[in-house]
Amino acid sequence: MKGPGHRRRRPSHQDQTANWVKDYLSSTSPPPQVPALPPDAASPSMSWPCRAALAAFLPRSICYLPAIVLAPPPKLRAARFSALPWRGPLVSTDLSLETERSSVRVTYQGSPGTVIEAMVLNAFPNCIAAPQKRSEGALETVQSSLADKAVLTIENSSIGSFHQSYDLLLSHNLQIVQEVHMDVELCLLALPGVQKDDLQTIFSHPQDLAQCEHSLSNLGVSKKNVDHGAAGAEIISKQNLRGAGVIGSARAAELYGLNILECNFQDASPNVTRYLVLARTANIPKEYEQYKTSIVFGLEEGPGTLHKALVAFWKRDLNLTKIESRPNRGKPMRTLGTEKQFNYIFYVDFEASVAEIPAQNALKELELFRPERRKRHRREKETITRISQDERC
Ligand SMILES: O=C(O)C(=O)C[C@]1(C(=O)O)C=C[C@@H](O)C=C1
Repeated sequence: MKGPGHRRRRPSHQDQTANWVKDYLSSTSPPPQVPALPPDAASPSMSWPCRAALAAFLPRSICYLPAIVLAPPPKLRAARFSALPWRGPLVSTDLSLETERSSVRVTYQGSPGTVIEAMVLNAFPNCIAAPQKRSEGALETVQSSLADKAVLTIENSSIGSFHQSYDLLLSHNLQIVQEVHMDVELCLLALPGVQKDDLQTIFSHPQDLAQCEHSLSNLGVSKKNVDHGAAGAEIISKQNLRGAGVIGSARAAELYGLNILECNFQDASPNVTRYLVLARTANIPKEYEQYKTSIVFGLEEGPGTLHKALVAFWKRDLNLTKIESRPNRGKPMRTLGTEKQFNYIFYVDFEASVAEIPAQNALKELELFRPERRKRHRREKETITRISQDERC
């Protein structure tokens, strides 16, 4: 999804000026002119029409900017956007992101022995881990200031997007501040003495089961969804289920007294899961670092509207890394003539900070920066809430 002449780092106006100073000092010739600012390469203005808070940038992580409730412009209906600095994906052996106070409280859907717990403890080695039964609970805990960060599982290299997490991103007023990639090794676990041939049912998180689809069909077993692998391990252990196995981490086997029947049981390797870290506030990354930005918008009906939206990035050489479409839950259907059609919102990630003028201009082209429209959007949301409450009465 790279535009023409894709660049990883474009020299900023400051860089150009620095070069000019260097050239001037090392030569006897008259100074050249400071390069003029092209419209899409100007120094960033920090007068943001958004609720962004400046904070320390965490190196070697991927950080999103504050999620902002945005406007529904005439052609492009925006919900909110966020941005993240991109320093390359992290792997499980390279996860130390902890640069804040050591008692940072990190919450996630999980329990001891889950894969996500391993990711959290690697990424935030000194954190207070606060597992929750559901991701919604984790987000609410951060929203209400009972925790500092929530972790959401967003995508896996084998099975794709975690749609529920995409939907959750819009349900809370939190900012995506980091992204972590972890190569996940899933194991087949069972009670001591149980062989593969004894297994009739396998418990796990639906996404873990999906990552082992092929291996499981070879075993000829039925699948049972539970909250996560560790929950399955606990059930098997407590209920002494000798006909059941679980897909989970080696740590879950250790915690619940199970044997590892097979390591690397997932169908594909590497099997990388992408996690997002959310907080109440986030940084505006500096310009021209390798950041990522995520936006989400809806489109009016018409030929080529998605194309036009994406061209705004292509024109500015902003590399798109991900597009995801989800049902527009506020208005899942729309009428076109006499026909009812599905109505979508689009999540787009691109490699740039919103502190960069090209990114700002691309977003302006999408008509995202209009405070009066933001207000209108909020009112619309309130109306929808009221209607559904009335309907329940
Ligand atoms: O089953 C577990 O242990 C989990 O933590 C579930 C979990 C996750 O990280 O959310 C684990 C890895 C998969 O890629 C998807 C789901």
